[in-house]
Formats: sequence, C-alpha cells, structure tokens
Amino acid sequence: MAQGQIRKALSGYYYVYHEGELIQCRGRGVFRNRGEAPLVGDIVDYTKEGESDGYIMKIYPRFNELVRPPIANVDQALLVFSVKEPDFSTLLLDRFLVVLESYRVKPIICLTKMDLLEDEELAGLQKYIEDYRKIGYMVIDTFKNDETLLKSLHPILQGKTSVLAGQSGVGKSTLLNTLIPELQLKTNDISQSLGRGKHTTRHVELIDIGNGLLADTPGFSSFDFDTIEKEELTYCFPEIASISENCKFRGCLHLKEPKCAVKDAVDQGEVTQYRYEHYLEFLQEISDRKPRY
Ligand SMILES: Nc1nc2c(ncn2[C@@H]2O[C@H](COP(=O)(O)OP(=O)(O)OP(=O)(O)O)[C@@H](O)[C@H]2O)c(=O)[nH]1
Ligand SMILES: [Zn+2]
Repeated sequence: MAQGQIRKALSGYYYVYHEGELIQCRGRGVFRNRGEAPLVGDIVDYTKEGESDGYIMKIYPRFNELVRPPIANVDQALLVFSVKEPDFSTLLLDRFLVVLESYRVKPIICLTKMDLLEDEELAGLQKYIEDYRKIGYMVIDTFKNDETLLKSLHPILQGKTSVLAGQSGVGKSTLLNTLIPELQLKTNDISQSLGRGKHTTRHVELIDIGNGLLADTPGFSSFDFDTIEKEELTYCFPEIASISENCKFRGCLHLKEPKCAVKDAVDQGEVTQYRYEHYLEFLQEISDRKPRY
C-alpha cells in the first residue's frame, strides 16, 4: 500500500500521482456503497496491481471540497476580476470573496484589463485596492500581454493547489493559457468568431506547473449562498470576523443588537461602509432563502 494524490479523473479511472508517476486506479466498490466518491485532489492509499494499475483503498479526510470544479483540498483561488468590461464592482467582488471564504479557499484578487482604464478611473480604483489590501487580501493587477505576470504569480502559486475563479469574460481562459501554455483554451475572441460555445465538457485535472498545482478548469462562475448560514456570514468577512469578538452578544449578527463592536467599527471607518452594507444585503438574502428539506 502506498499514498498518493488523485490528479485526474477520466472514464471511471483515477490517476494517482506518486513519486513522479501516474498510476491508473479504480475506486473500490465499497466507496460507491457508502456514497463516497474519490475526487481529484484527494490524498489516497492505493495498492498496485501490475505495472501501472491499481485500486484506491482509502480516501483521507478532506480540507475542503469544491463542487465546480469538483476538486478536494484546494488551498487558494485566483479570483479573476476585470476592472472594465465587465466593470469593477465591489458588490460582486464581495460576493465571490464570501463564497470562497465559506469554502475555506484563500482568495487572491487578480485584477485584469488594467490597460482599459483611463487615468482618473485608475485613481478611483486605487482606493478600493487599498481597502482590500488593508483587510489582508492580496491584490495583484495585470493587463493585456503582461510579460511580468508569470514572475509575479510564481511565488504565489508555490507549493499550493490553486483554482481560477471569476465571472464570464473577465479573462480566466486568457490567464490559464498564460499559466499552462499547453492548454490552448479558446478565449472569447476566438469562440465568438467560430460561433459556438467554447467550454466543451472536459474532465478536471490538476496540472503540475512546476512549483504548484493548478486546476485546468475555472470554477465558481455561477454561485450563490446556498450552503452559507446566517451565523457563518460574519466569518466570511475577515475584518468583521475579528472585530466581532468584541460584540457584547455571542452570535451577534451586527444588525440592531446593543454594544455591537462591528457597528461601532463602521461608524469609526475601520470597516468600510460598503463592505458592511454588502454584509447586510447578503444576510437578508440568506434570511429570505426558502428552507431546504
Ligand atoms: N484589454 C484586455 N483584454 C483582455 C485582458 N484579459 C483578457 N482580455 C480579453 O477579454 C475577453 C474575455 O477573455 P477570456 O479569457 O475569454 O475570459 P473568461 O473569463 O475565460 O470568460 P468565460 O470563458 O466566458 O468565463 C477576451 O476578448 C480577451 O482577449 C486584459 O488584461 N486586457
Ligand atoms: Zn455585532
């Protein structure tokens, strides 16, 4: 028995990486009976049968588990966000950040299309960049044909399992192509001229990009708060989470409760008004959600 990591799933086989080789494995029937399915990213025990075949015997507990793309044990997401076309929006950015936080995936904000900004627009954006950096988020920016991008991303991807996230048209495929040139994903310009959809169904794979692993399929492009509970939302806003320790009431939702440290922090400008408003908006959305049975 040896331990390895599933790097690819294809046609009922799992490709387990161990010391430089990929072993083509099948899951044991017992997983199916338990309703467990191995996922790309899983750390597993396997036994070898023959030269390069084997069986997965055990799946180790997961740190997290994404649905789209279906990958386990993801450290971080490059949250691709364009500053124009589609336009920058803190509401949408916060929405993505909250979903990533709820999955315990560390967001790295990657602003694209900086080349499309006029000088005065850039000055306006700079304030937001500072706000998010102050919260503790890493913010990097890039533009068309940015030749320094790989170099700046290198230390960020080092030793981590990463995915790309972001809404349609922000430049995810463009970025993936830069990071994994062999992929040759069709970007929007090409697919539109061909007049057909570009994301053909493909199996997700973790690609070894030299210093880390990167999912070859972007995720989180359609999202909601389906799995987030009201009490959890505080912890999806890091600056609100740390301040909330000083709220008088445990489980304070920072609405109308007395002696709420978060509301005080908003009044004093330590938490930005817009982040707090987004928090309230998301809280309302969760409250309005129909109960699931
Ligand atoms: N000016 C400029 N255009 C960019 C930049 N990055 C990407 N684009 C363009 O933006 C368009 C959308 O890029 P894609 O990479 O296809 O975006 P995507 O996020 O993969 O889109 P979906 O596949 O729909 O989710 C393409 O026309 C790209 O050439 C950039 O930094 N600057
Ligand atoms: Zn509070």
